[in-house]
Amino acid sequence: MATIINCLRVVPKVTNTNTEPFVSLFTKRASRLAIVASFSSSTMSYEKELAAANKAASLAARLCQKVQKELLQSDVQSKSDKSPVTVADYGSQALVSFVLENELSSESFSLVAEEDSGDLRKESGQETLQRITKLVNDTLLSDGSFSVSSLTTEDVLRAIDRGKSEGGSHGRHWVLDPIDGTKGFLRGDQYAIALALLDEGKVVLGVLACPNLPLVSISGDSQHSSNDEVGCLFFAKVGAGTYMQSLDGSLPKKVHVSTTENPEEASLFESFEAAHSLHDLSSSITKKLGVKAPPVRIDSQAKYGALSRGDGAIYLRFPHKGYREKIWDHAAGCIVVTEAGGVVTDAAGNPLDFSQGRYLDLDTGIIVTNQKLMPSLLKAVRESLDEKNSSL
Ligand SMILES: Nc1ncnc2c1ncn2[C@@H]1O[C@H](COP(=O)(O)O)[C@@H](OP(=O)(O)O)[C@H]1O
Ligand SMILES: [Mg+2]
Ligand SMILES: [Mg+2]
Ligand SMILES: [Mg+2]
Repeated sequence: MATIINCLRVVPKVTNTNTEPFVSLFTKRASRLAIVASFSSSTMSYEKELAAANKAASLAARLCQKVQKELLQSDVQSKSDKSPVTVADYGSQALVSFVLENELSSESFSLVAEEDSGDLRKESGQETLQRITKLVNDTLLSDGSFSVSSLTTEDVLRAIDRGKSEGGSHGRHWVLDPIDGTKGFLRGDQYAIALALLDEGKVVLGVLACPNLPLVSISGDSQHSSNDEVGCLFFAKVGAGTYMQSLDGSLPKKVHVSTTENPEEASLFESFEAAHSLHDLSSSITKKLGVKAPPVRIDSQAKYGALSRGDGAIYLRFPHKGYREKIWDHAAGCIVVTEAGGVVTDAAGNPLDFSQGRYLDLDTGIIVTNQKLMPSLLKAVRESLDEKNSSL
């Protein structure tokens, strides 16, 4: 902002005594500066929020990496919907909630997050709660920038339960998936810490920490080995593009989705878990489109991250009938891809609406690709869905 104010003080040097060109020159210059100022103010806002989000997600990634390396059987529980949750899911949520509130100290802090402390408040959850509290404190201590000496178990429960907000279309709401792809995390595969900020119902920033994602491309035809360096941090801010850096803190690099318009060159990302997405349906869609490569199946929003840097060109997600998508499974990924030049819609081609509370209200599935492939992809989706429905 300081540079802009200084610029506005510069008076144009005009030697001509005729005032008209002076006025028009000045007006032109002033309006140009006004455009710069308004662009800069829209892209410069959320700067502090983005820095806090990057710090929170990176610290949470550190906690998750530690747990994944030495996972104990007692670290894993089953939730009431039978899905898995681990000490790392809870620890990551407590840590992100604590760091955001600590860094931003605004009076209205709202967080929509996946986990809650219900099971940890039971007698049977006490040992797990102690372990989570130690993990959170050890991670905060390893960072060294927090003045608190240590969090109590009660502080940890409170931080987790900050995530109970219902979100909505007014004001600001943070959206967190503390570990997206818990099943991948348990297998030792891909997972992500996904954090986004909604402002008046729109996603304005998003961060994806992907501790196991190689820094180099994971596209089907690229050479990679188990020695590849892993750990990526993607971040995007509305109007400012998407960047990737290593979780160890390399310089951020701007990334862009694949620009291919040839489906034969495009490859597909989809869920590793067949229970999360209909693999047969995406295979029928990509066949219609003319995609040659076999699908790349990986867990979590690491798919959005990989797509944002052009590793593949398409992500399809068609859950089984009756499943309702949650906003934390897509908010961060969605802005990471759109700011990198991609498009994210439902099966009817509508943009995703994050303003309706904790769930996404959408038509059938989620489709992600670049601007050029979207029309033919949507056509293939429509045809395949019609065929599927008429065979029922
Ligand atoms: N039956 C189902 N259909 C679609 N998605 C499901 C599902 N059951 C769970 N999920 C969601 O799929 C997410 C993982 O996505 P992916 O398959 O791309 O790795 C899970 O996130 P969590 O691991 O955070 O619970 C969960 O929210
Ligand atoms: Mg889960
Ligand atoms: Mg998830
Ligand atoms: Mg999760």
